[in-house]
Amino acid sequence: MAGFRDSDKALFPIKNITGVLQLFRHQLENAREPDLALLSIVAGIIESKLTSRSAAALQLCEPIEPNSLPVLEIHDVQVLYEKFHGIMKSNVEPNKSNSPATRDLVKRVSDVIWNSLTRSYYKDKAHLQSLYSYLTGSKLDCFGVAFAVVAGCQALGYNDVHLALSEDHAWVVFGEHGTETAEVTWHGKGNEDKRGQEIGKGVSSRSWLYVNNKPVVCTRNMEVAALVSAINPSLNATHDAYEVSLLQQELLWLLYDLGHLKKYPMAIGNLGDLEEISPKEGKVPCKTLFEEAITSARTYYNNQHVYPYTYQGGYFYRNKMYKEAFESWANASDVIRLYNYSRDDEEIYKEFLEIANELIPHIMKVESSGFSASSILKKPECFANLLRFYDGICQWEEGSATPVLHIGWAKPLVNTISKFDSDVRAQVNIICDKLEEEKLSKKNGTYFNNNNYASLNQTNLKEKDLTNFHPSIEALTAACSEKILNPEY
Ligand SMILES: CC1(C)CN=C(N2CCN(c3ncnc4sc(CCF)cc34)CC2)S1
Repeated sequence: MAGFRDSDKALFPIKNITGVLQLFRHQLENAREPDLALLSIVAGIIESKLTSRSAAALQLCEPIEPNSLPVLEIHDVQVLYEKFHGIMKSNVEPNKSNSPATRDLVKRVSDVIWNSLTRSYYKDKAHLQSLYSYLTGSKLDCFGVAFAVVAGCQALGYNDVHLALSEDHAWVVFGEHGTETAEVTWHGKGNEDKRGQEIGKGVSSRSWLYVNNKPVVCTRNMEVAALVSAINPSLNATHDAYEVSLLQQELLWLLYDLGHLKKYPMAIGNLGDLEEISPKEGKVPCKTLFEEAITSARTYYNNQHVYPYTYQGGYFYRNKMYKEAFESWANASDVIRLYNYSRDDEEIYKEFLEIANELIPHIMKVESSGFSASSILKKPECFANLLRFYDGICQWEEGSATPVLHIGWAKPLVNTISKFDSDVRAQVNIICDKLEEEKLSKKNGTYFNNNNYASLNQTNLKEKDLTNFHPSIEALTAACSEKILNPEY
């Protein structure tokens, strides 16, 4: 059993980030599993004290002494900890026989959390992810509900219930072999929640939302990594509370050094983003972290996750490494092409839309102002990766009930492709080789033959001649060459 032990209590009062690190380290390194309720309450109190309106005002007029935190007294934590255990134990039978959880039990715990939430509130607000928010404000966001259910099950002695994470949703696994799944929270806006049901076997299982059934299935230590990743340092739309950001970075390094981020690509990516802003002495550089996140997704999740490539692409873009950014985004597109687009996939749709219609056009603008020989407009591999990027989005649309592309995509796309001269475009040759069935089979073993689209294998990208491409790309490249041949076109 986890629990608020005397050795934890001895660490209080906590006055600074080092004190918080000691509490987390103590919880993570001791034989028994870390107490999710305790750590979520502590992280939530600190985040609330340092990002509340009063803290914002204070920060702006007299920055608090660096590395200091408002003093965290044990009483503040204990009251909330007992309250959470009280809510759980007065509504649900604790696990006296140490048996695996049942679907009814998981649904029951989800109902206790669900029915105790404020009737209506703005669900996307910041700082609604922790048990502190739940216990003091009766508000939780979508992730927060799932986390609270897992923490509640731990408090009741059901140690088989664990958090399962996709790139935009959370649910739980449970049972003797940890193979049972259950929805415990809502997703998106205006969708009926599916709480209690097992995770999609139907069409939804081919949507990005469920990552082709390759979710991050957390251990207790990885659930701590999830709560640390969910720490939100934002003071307002433009500023972060420096101490909260530093605490999150230090906690992620603690988890990284203990090996608990190995199978958690998004947490490694979050650490990479923080490191890019303020690199920590003696640690691997953020560029390496983004590469490690990709390796983790390729190793443990059959390369079915998109975000590791968009973490890396975003880094290259911010650092004006545009050729590299195109390759990362093309790799992201190679992941999404295997999915069917469904209305639950808005978040990743917005991600690709921003890359295609904001980031790439910005790059083309800044690149076409200069005429240096090193310009990406002279590099065939850049053109090739852009085509691979667009082709992946086209293929994502294929076979999906919901369309992806619309006229808003076409103009930036044609503008981008036509920035490459024909002599550069001519150097990009793509042969449509036999599509490996297991890699590209999109639906129950059938796969599209060469007449529907070309799948580009990154390695042989350069020495192939251009044959048939996804019809819309082919039409667009033809339109571009038409445009270039007849300028008045
Ligand atoms: C490249 C990016 C746009 C930058 N930040 C990104 N994210 C920020 C952090 N995110 C996350 N970070 C750690 N764990 C999780 S679990 C989850 C699904 C809801 F439960 C999201 C998420 C989501 C993705 S993707």
